[in-house]
Amino acid sequence: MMNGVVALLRGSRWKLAGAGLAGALSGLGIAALIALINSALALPRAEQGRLLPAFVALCVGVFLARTASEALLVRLSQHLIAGLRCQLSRQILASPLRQLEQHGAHRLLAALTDDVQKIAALLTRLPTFCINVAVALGCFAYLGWLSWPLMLGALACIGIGIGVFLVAQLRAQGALQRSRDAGDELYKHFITVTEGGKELQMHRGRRSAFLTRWLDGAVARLRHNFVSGMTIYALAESLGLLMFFVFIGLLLFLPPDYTTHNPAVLSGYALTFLYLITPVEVLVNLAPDFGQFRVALKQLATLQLALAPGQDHGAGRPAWKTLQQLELKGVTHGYRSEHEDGQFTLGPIDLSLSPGEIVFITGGNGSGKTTLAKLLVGLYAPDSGQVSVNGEAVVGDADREAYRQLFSCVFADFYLFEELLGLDDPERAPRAGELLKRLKLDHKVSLEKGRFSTVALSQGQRKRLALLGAVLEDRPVCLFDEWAADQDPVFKRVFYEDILPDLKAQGRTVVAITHDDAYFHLADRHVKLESGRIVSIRSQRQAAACNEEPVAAPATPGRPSQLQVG
Ligand SMILES: Nc1ncnc2c1ncn2[C@@H]1O[C@H](COP(=O)(O)OP(=O)(O)OP(=O)(O)O)[C@@H](O)[C@H]1O
Repeated sequence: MMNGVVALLRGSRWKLAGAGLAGALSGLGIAALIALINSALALPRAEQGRLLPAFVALCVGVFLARTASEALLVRLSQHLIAGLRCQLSRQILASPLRQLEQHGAHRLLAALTDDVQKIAALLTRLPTFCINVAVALGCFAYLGWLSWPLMLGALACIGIGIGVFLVAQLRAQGALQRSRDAGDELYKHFITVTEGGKELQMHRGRRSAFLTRWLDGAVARLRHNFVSGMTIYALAESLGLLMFFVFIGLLLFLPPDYTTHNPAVLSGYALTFLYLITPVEVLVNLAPDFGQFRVALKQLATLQLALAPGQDHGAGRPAWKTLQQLELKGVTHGYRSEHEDGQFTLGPIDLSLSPGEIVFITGGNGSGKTTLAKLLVGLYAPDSGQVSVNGEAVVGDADREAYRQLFSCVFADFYLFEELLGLDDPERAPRAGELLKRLKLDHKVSLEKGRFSTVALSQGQRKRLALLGAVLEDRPVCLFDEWAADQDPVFKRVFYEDILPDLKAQGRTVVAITHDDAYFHLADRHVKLESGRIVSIRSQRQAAACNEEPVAAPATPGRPSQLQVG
């Protein structure tokens, strides 16, 4: 992610250089103004007037440089924030699904909101940072010009302040990290509040236990660690600033032999140091923001997101235009877990699909149907074995991205878009209207410029809209995961006896995960899974020949079960 921030900064290097130059000019201008004021104070009243033109020129110069620098830097920082938000969303979508599932929605949400905000908070303060650094540098240049031995003393005092600050920062950083970890947990509970609302409202005891044990606990941990971190920062900031007054005190109260006999130098130092307190305070106040920025960057790095398209400099593989054959050979996929009962391995699976066939996948709960579906459509990468299309192996993420374009899917936990996103070419509109009629939704929903008039429908109706999108995609393979589970008996029949044969007649391959045994006879092949392995295959031809018994697959452990196109 740091690379992403650097790349975004690199893209705006001219704006950054311009803003930095303007900021430096304004800082130097302010230091020059202080020097001029100090010189004017040392002059007799009658002679002060000759410094007026320089004073006015410096005031105008500082005004112009400061405004230009602020304006450029605000533009730059907003550009960075927008870039970061877009880039992170793209990176999440480019990352393997399994990795995202492992992180969990709460961590991704925390990254997109909290972490981007923390990074943005520091970036938006870039203008303040640059201007105040320039002012401080300008002031130190003037102090060095007044007396360099005194400036070394000043730097020593400030160095002690910075040292104390850095030591304290290490402890503060640890507390901020713990607070951020509690933030992840809190987001998980927020998701429970929104998604488990019904269950929590229905049971007072559950709600109370959830609120007091889970939510309040995470909130308290976050608050406690954040307050600890910020208190350490506050202490360190105050100590750092104290060193300024220690130096002014030494300057004022040490005998002149140890400081200076020159009153102009003394007043110049006192004046500059008093002026310096504000920019230094501003810089020191940025430290907590910087601490949170580092924690946020670290947090984003732990997500190990893929590079967004365009960032990876790799040429994406073009999508396959047609499908002659799709083949899985000895493919496995395992879910690993620290707990024994969390382990599950699908496969090895051998399976080939041809155009224009209907394949049903059946099996008990947890037998691996959805896992097989995700492997088949390229959402999961195989741990071993090979997937190939038309004899060409699908290797690596770029291939898999092209491979996924072969499939239209409606998953059991589908997401319904309010718009036919990516399907908005005009020739699809009349077909979409016909499909709405066929899916018996035309009295409820209309389509205006590719947008559904409503998606506030029953679950079964929402699934029909998802099906409409999948059919319109016109891709070679359609995968439906328990699509008919929410449909009434009449529409179940429409789905199995009307829609699926229609897709087959168009030459599309249909893979349907189903428990509807009344319709099993409509499949060209019926694949049965048990504990992650294919235990039987039945093609229509074989079923007709044997009439009853399924054909047992050679599913001995360690040897893949075979499934040929029937
Ligand atoms: N996200 C996950 N993380 C870890 N393990 C998982 C995950 N999803 C599934 N599993 C494991 O994989 C096994 C198979 O799950 P899968 O969802 O493929 O089954 P299924 O046959 O589709 O079940 P159902 O009929 O209930 O939908 C489960 O028993 C579980 O142990």
